[in-house]
Amino acid sequence: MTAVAEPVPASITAKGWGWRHPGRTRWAVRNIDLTIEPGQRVLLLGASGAGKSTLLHGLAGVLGDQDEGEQAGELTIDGVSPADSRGRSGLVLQDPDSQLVLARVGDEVAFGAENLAVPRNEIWPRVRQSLDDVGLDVPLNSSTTALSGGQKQRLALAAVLAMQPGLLLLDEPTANLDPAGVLEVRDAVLRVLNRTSATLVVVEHRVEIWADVVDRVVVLDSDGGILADGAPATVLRHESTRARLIEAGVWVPGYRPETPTVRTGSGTDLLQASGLSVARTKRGPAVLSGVDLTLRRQEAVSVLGPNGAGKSTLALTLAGLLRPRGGGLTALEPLARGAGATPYEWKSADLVNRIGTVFQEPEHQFLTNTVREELEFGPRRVARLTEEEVRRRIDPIAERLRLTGLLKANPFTLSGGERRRLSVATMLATNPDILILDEPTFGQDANTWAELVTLLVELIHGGTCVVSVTHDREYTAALGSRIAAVDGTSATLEAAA
Ligand SMILES: Nc1ncnc2c1ncn2[C@@H]1O[C@H](COP(=O)(O)OP(=O)(O)OP(=O)(O)O)[C@@H](O)[C@H]1O
Ligand SMILES: Nc1ncnc2c1ncn2[C@@H]1O[C@H](COP(=O)(O)OP(=O)(O)OP(=O)(O)O)[C@@H](O)[C@H]1O
Repeated sequence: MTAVAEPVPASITAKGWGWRHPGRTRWAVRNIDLTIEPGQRVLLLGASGAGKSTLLHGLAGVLGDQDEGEQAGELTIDGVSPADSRGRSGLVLQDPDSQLVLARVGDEVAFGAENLAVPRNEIWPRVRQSLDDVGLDVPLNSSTTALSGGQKQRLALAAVLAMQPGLLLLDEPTANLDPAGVLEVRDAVLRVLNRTSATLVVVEHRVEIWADVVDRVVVLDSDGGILADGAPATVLRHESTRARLIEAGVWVPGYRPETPTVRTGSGTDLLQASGLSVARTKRGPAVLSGVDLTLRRQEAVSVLGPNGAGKSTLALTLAGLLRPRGGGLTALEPLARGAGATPYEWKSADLVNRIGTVFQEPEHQFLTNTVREELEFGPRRVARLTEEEVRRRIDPIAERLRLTGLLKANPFTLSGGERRRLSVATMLATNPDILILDEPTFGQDANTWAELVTLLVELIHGGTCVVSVTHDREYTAALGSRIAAVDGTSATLEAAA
């Protein structure tokens, strides 16, 4: 069994380090020279696909052997290879779903500490403290699979905090959280760091969350090497570096990318919810009831609200994927087109070009082995297009969402941001009347964010109704969205953002 991990801060050294994933000609990250002192708090930035997660995985010692990829240079933690110092670091993955392994919340948090042979009488107090720190207030015997996305993110963090690692590695730990949750979780991390003095490397696109509480910002260059490195004020506010960071897509505080002005119309009604109640499971409780909402052509609706309030459940019901618990959900004629008035009863072939959905976890949706096939799947299904027509439809979408260089890649090997863009791109390629997106801007850098918003504005102008579950207020405003505010009992419509 591994020895108990003492909460002693770890140091990091990289010398000309790089990693190339199997099956890729391009290095995910390379030419990294970096020394991080024990106890330093570092914010790691860079464009989507620049190699941030790869570096974190390298530090956590989970990249695998040479046959699982190619390494250049050297990477060490306290002078030892990361694989030999695994108990020293704790990694919270970008996608919390892939991190959670046990059925019950309490066991999940205890698991890592148990593996590190923490004495039994210490484990449960640590479990409670960690859950308390991250603000996850559910019974210890709750089912891990019945948590909402944001709740899972808190749980994954609590499980790592309970291990009291000397090096805390966080990959976009607040990306699924509501605004209050973002600060709560950040402060939880800080409390733990203050207690343990652990070293921190955190990856996050939304710079302002961490800029004031880290000692140092390191920006990876997509072409290899480090674009900028220094104190936050120097790196983020200095004119010369600012311009380079903006060009690289970093969300520099105070800078917002430009997107076209949206003209939402008072378009034709497509789908009408009246007194709708929604539930996640057949027998479980209704999550929301009394929802009145009409979706129309040429407009955007954003579903906002705290974690666990029922946003995804409402979205999946509107999408025809969950059976309404009660009340009415009626597809009107311009949408139904002979398929009947009840989306839940439609065949998937009817759904595909009427209501397209992008799930919160895009990988649950991938069906094929390459990015190209994934993009071609919908258009081929909807209409009998020739090879040439399919290509003409998907090539510009791939180009604009920066997927062109990845057309041959396996969807499951993409970076978090790339995966999300692919799942949105597949729906854009099918061009449904209603497009339902769960957290579409999650994990995007400023350039890919702006490209995504621009594409959606064009779709709205073309008549599509875009419904988004989101915590991203700028996105909501950029699409001129009407707001459906969800609070755990019902949804209330507010005026456009
Ligand atoms: N398991 C893998 N196999 C093959 N290629 C991979 C794998 N994981 C990542 N890559 C590729 O390596 C590059 C860097 O990915 P990485 O996840 O490190 O980027 P990132 O900076 O964290 O991006 P994001 O901000 O989008 O999460 C990407 O082009 C990605 O497609
Ligand atoms: N598969 C499931 N089985 C049972 N209950 C679930 C399931 N998924 C979610 N729930 C519960 O349903 C409620 C609503 O969850 P939902 O995912 O709709 O919330 P949300 O507002 O989208 O949250 P988030 O912002 O965290 O993604 C939560 O209380 C959650 O615990």
